[in-house]
Amino acid sequence: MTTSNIKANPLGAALCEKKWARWTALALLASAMFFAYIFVDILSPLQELLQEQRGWDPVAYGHFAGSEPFLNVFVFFLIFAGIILDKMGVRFTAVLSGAVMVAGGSLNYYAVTQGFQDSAVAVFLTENLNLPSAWWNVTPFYAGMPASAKLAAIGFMIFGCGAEMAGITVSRGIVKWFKGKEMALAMGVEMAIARVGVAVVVVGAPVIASIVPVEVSRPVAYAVLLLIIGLICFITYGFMDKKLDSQGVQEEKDDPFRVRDIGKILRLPIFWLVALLCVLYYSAIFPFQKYAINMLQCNLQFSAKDAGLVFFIFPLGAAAVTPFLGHYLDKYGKGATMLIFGAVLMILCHLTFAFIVPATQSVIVTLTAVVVLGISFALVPAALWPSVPKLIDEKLIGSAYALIFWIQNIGLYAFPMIIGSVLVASNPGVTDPMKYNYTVPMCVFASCGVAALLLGFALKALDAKKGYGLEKPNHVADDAEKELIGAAESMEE
Ligand SMILES: C[C@H](NC(=O)[C@@H](N)CCCCN)C(=O)O
Repeated sequence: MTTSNIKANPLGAALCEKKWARWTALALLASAMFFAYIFVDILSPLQELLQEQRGWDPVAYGHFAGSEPFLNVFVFFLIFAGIILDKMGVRFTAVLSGAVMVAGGSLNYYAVTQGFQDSAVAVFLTENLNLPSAWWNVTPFYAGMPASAKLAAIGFMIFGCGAEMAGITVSRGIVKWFKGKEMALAMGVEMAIARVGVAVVVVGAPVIASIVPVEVSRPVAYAVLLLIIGLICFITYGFMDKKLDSQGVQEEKDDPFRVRDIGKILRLPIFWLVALLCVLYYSAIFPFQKYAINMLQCNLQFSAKDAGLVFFIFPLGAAAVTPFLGHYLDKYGKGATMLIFGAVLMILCHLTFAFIVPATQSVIVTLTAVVVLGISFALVPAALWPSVPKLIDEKLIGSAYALIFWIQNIGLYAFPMIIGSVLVASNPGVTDPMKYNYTVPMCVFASCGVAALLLGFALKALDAKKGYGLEKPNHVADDAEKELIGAAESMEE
């Protein structure tokens, strides 16, 4: 994500001035992200089937689920992705990220097929990558991990590089086409479409897997197909982007990512408040998504299909509300308050899943908590991402986003594994995937919410002291910017 400006087109109305053209560009970019988010969670509703057909216990599943950010975090791929984006621009990076997602996704698919189970690669992986469960072993691999989970993790970490690269590229693409127009709305719509991807998965994956003969790899095959369509969307977008460049509307490339920028940003207390709030909040959302279906199955004794139907409302609710909250933030502000409110709602929901749902087994209570969690997941992202430019010097904003994403990825990496291990430790002797008690893992998620809430209060206090304008509407900044542009233009005249 950047705030790069667009140079004016001296040759008349550029493509981005035409509403249909910029919304078509958004549709192409958002479609590719939609397919990426589908792939991210394609195996989440199939935990039970993975255990039955491929022998993945919660620890294996947790290590697989946590592998996606591994290269981004430990090989600093996200930082490299930022540099590639800065140097090569949106068009190239979009196609590259699409291709990386297809490559990683295909490997992940092969790993969960029946064909892989009987292959020489499976024998090789069973004998290798058996790393001890020691503190220094930060990889997703451990002794006794099923070979299919090891290869799936390798594929998923390659996919993760493409997905995060696509994330920052799409944001920059939106800036390129929408700066000075409906940019906040466009970002809200893009995020909303991504959430619909998750909704499609939780309902669609169990249905596709359960077509006779029941097969866990089938939904993954469909998801890879969608990734290929996503790559085609990125390539098609490339033609529009090239046309825009040829009209003289080129991205003003950000200052490239510089190591000394890291020092400047890391010295800012406000950066740490935002980054830690982000990692804590998202660690209790994305990793939760990976366990939510199984948690609902265990608590309500539902099939994966029925649990998917209940959980479906979570991303769908978030999708419905996010653009409106983005618009609200633009118009009325209250960014810090929205973050606090979002954290409170998340704590309440996770505590409900921890204690009230298992005790009552009430579908109504569960549905209510799922809806409220969806509202929380609209409040925090809608307030968080547009607030960053208010806190960080504009010249450092690209680097700041890359660093926030990187810190966030540490949590997204660690939490699925932590939760998998906590689940096993709090359910000694349980091997039936329908019999897990999720109270302790849900309390872990709730405590992330409590920490995020405290950071939200600290952020609001620091904002009041230093006047970053977190509670102010975005259009105030836009108007000020317009005034500055107007003044600069009259000076030029
Ligand atoms: C915009 C934001 N996206 C992210 O935070 C990504 N870094 C995480 C994507 C997780 C799946 N790989 C969001 O979706 O709110």
